[in-house]
Parts: sequence; structure tokens; C-alpha cells
Amino acid sequence: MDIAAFAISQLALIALEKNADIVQQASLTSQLPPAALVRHGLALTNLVPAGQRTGFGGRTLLDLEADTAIVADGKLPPHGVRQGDIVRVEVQPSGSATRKEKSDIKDAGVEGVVHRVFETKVSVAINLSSSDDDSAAVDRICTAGKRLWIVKLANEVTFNRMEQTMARLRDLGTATSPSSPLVDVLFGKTDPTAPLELKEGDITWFDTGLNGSQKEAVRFALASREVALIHGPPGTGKTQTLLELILQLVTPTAGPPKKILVCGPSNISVDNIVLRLPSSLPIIRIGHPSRLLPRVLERSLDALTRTSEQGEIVTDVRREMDALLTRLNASGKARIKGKARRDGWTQIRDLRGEYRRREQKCVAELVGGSKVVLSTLHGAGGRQLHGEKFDVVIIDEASQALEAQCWIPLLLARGGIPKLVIAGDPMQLPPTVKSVTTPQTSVAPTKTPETLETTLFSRLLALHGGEIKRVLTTQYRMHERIMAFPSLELYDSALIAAPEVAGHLLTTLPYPVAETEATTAPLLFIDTQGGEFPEDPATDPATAKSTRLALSSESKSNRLEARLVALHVEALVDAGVKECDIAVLTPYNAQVALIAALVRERYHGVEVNSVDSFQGREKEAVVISLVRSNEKRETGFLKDVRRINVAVTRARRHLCVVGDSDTVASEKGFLRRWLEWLGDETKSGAVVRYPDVGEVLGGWVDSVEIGR
Ligand SMILES: Nc1ncnc2c1ncn2[C@@H]1O[C@H](COP(=O)(O)OP(=O)(O)OP(=O)(O)O)[C@@H](O)[C@H]1O
Repeated sequence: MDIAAFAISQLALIALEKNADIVQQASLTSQLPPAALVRHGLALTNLVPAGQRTGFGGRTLLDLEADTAIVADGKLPPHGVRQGDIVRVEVQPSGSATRKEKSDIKDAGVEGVVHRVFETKVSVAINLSSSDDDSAAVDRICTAGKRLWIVKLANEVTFNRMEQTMARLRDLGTATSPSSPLVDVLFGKTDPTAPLELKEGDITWFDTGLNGSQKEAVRFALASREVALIHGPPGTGKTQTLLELILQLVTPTAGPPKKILVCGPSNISVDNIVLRLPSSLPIIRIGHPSRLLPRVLERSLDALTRTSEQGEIVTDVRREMDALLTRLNASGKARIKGKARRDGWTQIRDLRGEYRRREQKCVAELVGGSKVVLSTLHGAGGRQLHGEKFDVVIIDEASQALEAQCWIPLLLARGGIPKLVIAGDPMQLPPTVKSVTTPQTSVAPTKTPETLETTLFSRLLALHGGEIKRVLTTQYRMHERIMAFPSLELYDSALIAAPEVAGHLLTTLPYPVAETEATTAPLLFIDTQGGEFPEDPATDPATAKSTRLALSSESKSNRLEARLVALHVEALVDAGVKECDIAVLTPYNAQVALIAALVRERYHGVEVNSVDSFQGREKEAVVISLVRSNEKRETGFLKDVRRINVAVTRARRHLCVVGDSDTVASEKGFLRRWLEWLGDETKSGAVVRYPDVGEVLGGWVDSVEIGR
């Protein structure tokens, strides 16, 4: 495949996606009033400044608290602003503000990242820009004596970094100098070099409990010269395998020790690895401290720049800045005014410059001296790693990453990275893409991808075939009956249930659960066929009166099915299953909202979530609401086999699927074959047909309300 042509096509696809993302967010923020934005989780209103501090990178941390003139208990109302969100802090416009006034307010606002969210306050790390003194801008907003609000912004930075990376790849493709052996293999210009010969005795295992397929995957990844793929179906211990690989690579048992960069598409995917690496291993987690798990912070660059020897001189400057900021923030009689105030801000700017110079030196020393560096794919493009050389890049959850993102760590240093190990499962959901492009049907080995949904993992598999991958085959999550069909359908029947999970049921949980028909069944399908549980009529987006209506109309719901789901949850809880061990999943956001309202009222601890958001997680009992039930037999979202696969492989001991078999099995596909498979008595899945549902689950279904 032509490298430049690939990069140019990616640039066009990224531009489309950026546009779709920004247009969606901008149309919401410009059209909806503040209260509606709060309801959509896009803003937080009625805040007042509560102080400023200096955080990592000399950033100003601005604390904003709920205005007690509006909320007497000082608690923030329910809101959707989360740690890590990119936001703008502005003076809150009045309801009667003109368009011009709103625009002036926007211009005077400051942008930043939500650092922490507490019950009563939100702390925002204000971005530094070289052209404007942000501290002074913050000062202006805070001293305006008006209420403030924060509005979420679309994350353009991520797109910009992918664009820069693809532009570099394009230049690499057109350059006369040769690209690196890894790049040549990744584009099929050459075949992978034959792996090193590693014998059984060459490796001393750190984790002796690894199963055969995990050990083989580690051996293969160590022996590969350019690229190795680790295919980990659900629950097969991908991360566990990568942990062993990391330890092997940094320890000189299987060759000279390597310097490695470990990445994942999300902060949580990286933090999960950090948390499981031995505390004795010197590692550095790069990333905005506001986005890291609290337990990871002590291994972050932020903390190490403070606690290491090199960090102490940096801390001195930070203290000086904080003392000055406190004086400048004083109010009342102590307030510094006039020239002294201007001089104070100039001094802050100078100190911040000094702080950054010292900090950069300290960061370079820390990163240079660390054998394992961990960051998100996006974070690898930050200045801390600029020009840094690594022997191996490891990418976890690679099937959820855009290929352009994967290239960020791969193009870090001149000459490139020699070796890449990626772990993922192309049978689960790809990264979310908002722009409408040609849907991925199959990945052609030599054709430039036509959608961002084509991941590096799938492309490499199509390009080089199974030779470059090893599959993990023992899974540690699902009862064998829950596992059996996905294994047959999507993993060539290769999956094996580990003995400790093969027969586990809700009744064998480490706390008492009564034996009922629901709790003793590992697999249950509640069939609503017959037209008694129709999906709710859709609102046509074209005729919806507001943006909000148009957005919610894109999602489907099914009120009666929601009730059935709630009743099944009740049956499980009544039998003794703990609420925190139950999840309700559905592909449609509108159904999530409906079920959440029904279930959470009584059972706060039951998680109700969309299938897409639950990827990578598990629960003891999972109830799935398929929603679709219509005369046209339309199945929409359910057509994507990867979505259904993710949904049905989240459950450990009990999986209950609720849906209309007439609709969901109307098309050839996973669900039709699953139902046929379930219907075969020898497979011992239970298909419960309404109105027989009542008998099977002890009569509880009698209370299902029919009609509206
Ligand atoms: N060899 C093993 N022996 C016993 N338990 C194991 C083994 N390997 C993994 N596990 C357990 O299986 C579970 C899943 O492991 P891990 O989180 O590494 O899987 P994963 O493939 O990354 O998960 P996911 O499917 O969610 O992406 C964990 O609880 C882990 O401790």
C-alpha cells in the first residue's frame, strides 16, 4: 500500500470526523439555553470563584463552587461535567443577553481542563497560551463580581495531533530516504522478518500462573522482529499477558533490556496497566494529572517532578509562585491594586517561564532514565516525549483505537520505532466514529481504508494473515454456556472456559442467593414476539421541533420491554443477588434513560448502561434489552455483530436477553443463529416465550402492564 496515499486519505477522513464532532457540539451549545445544556451534561451554571493555586506545568488551578445564594446546601446540582473534560469558564450570560453580549462574554472566557469534581466545587486547570496572560484573564473573570458557568468544548486537540501525525507520515511516504523496516512491514512493502528462535528454557516466567496460550503469545511477541498481534477474545487476560511481556522486555533474561512505551486509546486503559505493574518497577505515567486515576498519580510525571531530587528545585519556584498568587488573590483591604498589581502579574509570568524551563529539564531527565513509559496514544504526542527513542511500542485495546492515533507513538523519534506489539479483539466494537463514511464490510489488504473504523489491528491481519498473531484461548469470565455461542460463531470454537468459571452460577456467589428459575439459569432469552411489546414510535428528526428532540429521536426505546427488564432485575434482587453485581445493557441511549428511570428508583446499585460504554467490563448478572420490535422487522444497531458480541460477553454467571425474536431474527446474522442455537434443547439455553415467562420466573411477569 502506498504510504503517502494512505496518509492523505486518513487526513481527509479525519477532517470529516473533526467537522462532524465540532458541528454537533457547536450546534448544541449555540442553540440550547443554559438550563438545557446542563441537562445534556454540557454545562454547569451558577458558580462563584473559590480560589486559585498553581498546578503541574505552572498551570493555574481555578476552584469554582456552587453559589450559596442559589443552592443553600452549597452542593452542585446533578451535572455531566467530568474530570478531564475540556471546558471554557465564562461569566454566565443573563437570559436577556444579546448575541453581541454573549459573543463578548465568550471572548473573555478562559479555556482549561476539569481537574477535579467534588460535591461542592469543580477545579479547572487553565490552559497556558504564550500570547495571553491567562492568570490575568482569570483574574478579570473572578473579580467581575458575577456568576460564572463552565461549558464543555469539542476536543479539537486530539484531531490536530492526528492531523500532524498523518502529515508526517505523508512526508515520510514521499521522501527519497527509505522508511524504517517496521513502517515497511506495516504497509506491506516487505514481509515480517522470521522471528528469533526462543526455546522453552530461554524464558523464566514472572507470572507462573499464565496459561499456555498466554505464554505462547508472550514468547511470540518477544521473538517477533517488527510486529506481533495478540488477539484477546473477551476475558482471556490480554492485559495480564501484556504485563508479563513488559516485565520480560525490561529484564535482561530474554535478550538485552529494552526501553518501552506502553499506550492505550483511553486514560483508563493505560491506568489499568499501571495499577497492575509491580510497585518495584520504575515506570513513568505521562498524562494530564486531571485525567489520571488518583491511585496512579504517585507514579505520574507530575508527582515524580515534585518528589524526585531533580524536582526539588522546581518545587521552590512553585512555592514562590503560590505565595505571590495568594497575595494577588487577597480581597478587601489586603487587595493589591494599581501598579503593584500589574507588577505582580508580570512577576508571575516570569516565574512561570522559569518554572517551565526547570521543569522541562527535570522531565527530560526522568523520562530519559525510565525503562517503561506509559501514556495514551494521544499523550505520546506531547512535548515530554518529543524525540525520545524506544525499542518497543506496546498498544493495548488497539481495536478501539483509530489507526491515525496509533501512529502518534510510532513516529516519535527520527528513524521510527523498531518494534510494535498490539493487543486487541477485532470482533468487539471499533472506535466510535461520528462522520458518515462507507461502512466497513471487510478489510482489503492492499486498499486504502475508506472509513476510520478500519483499525490498524484489522488492517495488519488482512495484510499479513494469521502468521503475525497469537490468540488467547482460555477465558476467565463466562459460564461455559454463555461463552459457547460467541466462541462458535466468532472465535472458531477456540475458547475454553477456565475451570473456576466454567460452571459458576449466581447461586455459587460467595454470598447467599436463593435457587430460583432465574438464578439457576446461566442463559435465558425472554421472547416478546407476538407484537405485545412494540418499540416506541419514532419521532422523525426532520419534523422534530428542537435540536434536543432531534437528537433523542435518533435513539429507539421500548417502554414495555423496559418494564419486563425491570421485573427481571427485581426477580434477581429478590433472590438475593446484590445490586452491584447486576448490569442492564442496551444498544440504545433512549432505552438506557428509560430503564434507568424505572430501575434506579428502587435499586440504586444496579448499573444501567449502553453496550458501547460497557466494553471492557463485566458483571455477575447482565440483562440485555434489544428494544427492536416492529412490523417492518428493522433491526438497526443490532446488525453489528461486534456490538452484540460485546453485549453477550459481559456476563459472568447469568445472561438474560429480552427481545422480540420475530424482529431480531428476521435477518441472517448473529442473533438469528444464536436463537436457533438456543432453541436446540441439547445446548440447554432457555428460551422463554411471553406469556410463558410468568411460569418460568415464578409468576412475577403477571404484573407486566400491557398497553399504555
Ligand atoms: N492465567 C490466568 N489465571 C487466572 N486468572 C487469569 C489469568 N489470566 C487472566 N486472568 C484473570 O482474568 C481476568 C481478565 O483478565 P484481563 O483483565 O487481563 O483480561 P482482558 O483480556 O484485558 O480483559 P477484557 O476482555 O476486559 O479486555 C482478570 O480477573 C485476570 O486476573
